[in-house]
Amino acid sequence: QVSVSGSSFASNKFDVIIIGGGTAGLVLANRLTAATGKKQLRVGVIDAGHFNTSGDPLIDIPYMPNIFLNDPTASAIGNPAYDWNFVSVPQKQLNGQTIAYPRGRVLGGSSALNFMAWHRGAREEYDAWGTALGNTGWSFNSILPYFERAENWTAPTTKLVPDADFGTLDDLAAVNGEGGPIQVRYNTVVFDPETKFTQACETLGFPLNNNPDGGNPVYLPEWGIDGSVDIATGRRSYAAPAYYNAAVRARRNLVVLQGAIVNRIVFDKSTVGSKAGAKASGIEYSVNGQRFTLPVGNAEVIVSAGTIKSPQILELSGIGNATLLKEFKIPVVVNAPNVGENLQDHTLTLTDFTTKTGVFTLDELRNNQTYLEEQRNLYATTGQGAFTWTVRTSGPWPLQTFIGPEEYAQMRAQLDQTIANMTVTPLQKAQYDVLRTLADGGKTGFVSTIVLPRGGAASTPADGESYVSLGAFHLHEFTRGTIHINSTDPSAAPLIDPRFLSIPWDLGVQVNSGKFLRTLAATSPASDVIDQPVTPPASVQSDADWTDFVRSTVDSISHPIGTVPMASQKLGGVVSPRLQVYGTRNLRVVDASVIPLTVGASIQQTVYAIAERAADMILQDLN
Ligand SMILES: Cc1cc2nc3c(=O)[nH]c(=O)nc-3n(C[C@H](O)[C@H](O)[C@H](O)COP(=O)(O)OP(=O)(O)OC[C@H]3O[C@@H](n4cnc5c(N)ncnc54)[C@H](O)[C@@H]3O)c2cc1C
Repeated sequence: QVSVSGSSFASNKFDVIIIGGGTAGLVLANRLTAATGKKQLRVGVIDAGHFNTSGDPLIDIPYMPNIFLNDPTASAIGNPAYDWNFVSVPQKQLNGQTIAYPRGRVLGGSSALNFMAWHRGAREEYDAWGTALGNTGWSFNSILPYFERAENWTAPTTKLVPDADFGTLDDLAAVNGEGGPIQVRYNTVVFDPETKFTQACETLGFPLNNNPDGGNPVYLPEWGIDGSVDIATGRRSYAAPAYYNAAVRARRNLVVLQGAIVNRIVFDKSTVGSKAGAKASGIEYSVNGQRFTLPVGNAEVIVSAGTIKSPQILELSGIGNATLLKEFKIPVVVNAPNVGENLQDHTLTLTDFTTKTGVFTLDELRNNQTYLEEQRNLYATTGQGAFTWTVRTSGPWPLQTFIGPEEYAQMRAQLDQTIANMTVTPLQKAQYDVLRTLADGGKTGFVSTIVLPRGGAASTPADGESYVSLGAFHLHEFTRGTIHINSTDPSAAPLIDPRFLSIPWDLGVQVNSGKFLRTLAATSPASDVIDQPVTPPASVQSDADWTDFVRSTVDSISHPIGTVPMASQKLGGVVSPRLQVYGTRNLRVVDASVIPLTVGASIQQTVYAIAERAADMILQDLN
């Protein structure tokens, strides 16, 4: 059932109520309504956004819909009809700049807005969730079947490196899935800089990785990374059309309410503090300013509103730090001090270089009308070509590959001292022990590089010029940020304070990785295509220059996680390994906010896998 009103939705009796029909929320909606257990579950989903079932060019066209549509303003990101448009509080350690946090406000959530990079972290990163953070049963091996369940993987048909051996695809194929809802493929267009930078990795003495999806993603992958794009249509593949397709929309046991904001979860007062846990008894939501309450009855409630909104909904409902809740006169249901704490992200430094004359890049779409028309026509008729491009040349590097032993030792000593002088929570302590061990081991990626065969990432591209933009994202920051309510008004954005680079180690990693981008660009054969650095200019050389540049330009790559951490209660976890909110009896959180310690990869694949696994757990528990 698709079209329901706020009042008719409130008259339903559900077995499961999902708050947020985003990336994770729609996976749950699909799997829970498909399953035939003892009884068929009735599921209700509430989302603030909408879904155009016949498609939407702003979401569907993978690369630069504005150029394709010849409309400079055509973008889902930054557009309030698609994007919550969150912004951080001013960051004093970053010269007062704010950080933009786009988040999908449509069915499919942020999977409708993201850059479609599709990859996984390292085995040891997922294993740490179980071994160090008290999440029994969570490991790379236990999540691997769920990575596979979410995807329908198409093997690469183009080589990034001309002498790549196609025989090695067997290993990669063995850990990728067939028949899942998300269509995943590799670009069919290859630009020269993508090949040259991949080869530069070999020149530096590091092997190309022929199976980054098997638990060891370090260095650049031979085939590049894949992207969540449907190879048959050339359209983005994301949670809404994939998990909420026509067949799912026709299910009578699934009701989705669109355009509704959940204000809070109401609890049965008599159950608060009880041994069995507090019982969610109602969901209060608004549609066009009109309030409704959906009685929960015996249903299970699942919050899937994402890293920014899930902690806000919990706090408004009385689950959070009791001191903060009392400040806002919110009755305390569960004192959970880590709600809204533990914010982690991947920080990003971007640089631009001009290319040598004759190097062919995506900038041709701006500079060459004939190429643009040809590609527009190709995409419109076949769903192929430059408008399907997604990031392909990307991979994580251990710190020791670009920080010398002496500097590394100094940075580590300073890090130990910083931590010794901080008040760290038990959760942080456990995380910091993991991160220091992984960093010192020298086998886990701590910085990912990305190669964009086009300009405009760090500066405004000049007409007629062609560029390569290189980015470095810091995968394992020690800094922890926060997201908390600043008002009891559910429509007010929470205060987002990522505190990027507050810990000197994080600044050091980001500075060194920026410098490493220059090294990569100067390494043969990448140096064959690169002309001059533009941003930062060649005059930026010293550590002090780089520090200034990094501080004034550092950004988020939009991978915030961790604000409702899954961890043991002893460590201060908010949800259990079965994703149940401690101290409650019928409430779970399933989305990126539960990831307790981030992984060294873009995170959508991990979010899909967590939700796939959560669906299995919920079915086991309810049947
Ligand atoms: C610009 C951008 C680029 C990214 N690029 C990549 C990439 O290339 N590769 C990658 O792996 N990851 C990428 N990511 C990250 C990835 O997309 C997200 O981590 C993931 O989609 C988060 O899923 P989620 O289920 O936690 O939240 P979301 O998908 O954001 O879902 C939350 C849902 O809850 C709804 N909601 C929230 N609050 C309420 C409320 N009060 N009432 C009703 N509904 C509510 C929202 O409307 C939304 O639909 C990117 C993200 C962004 C924003």
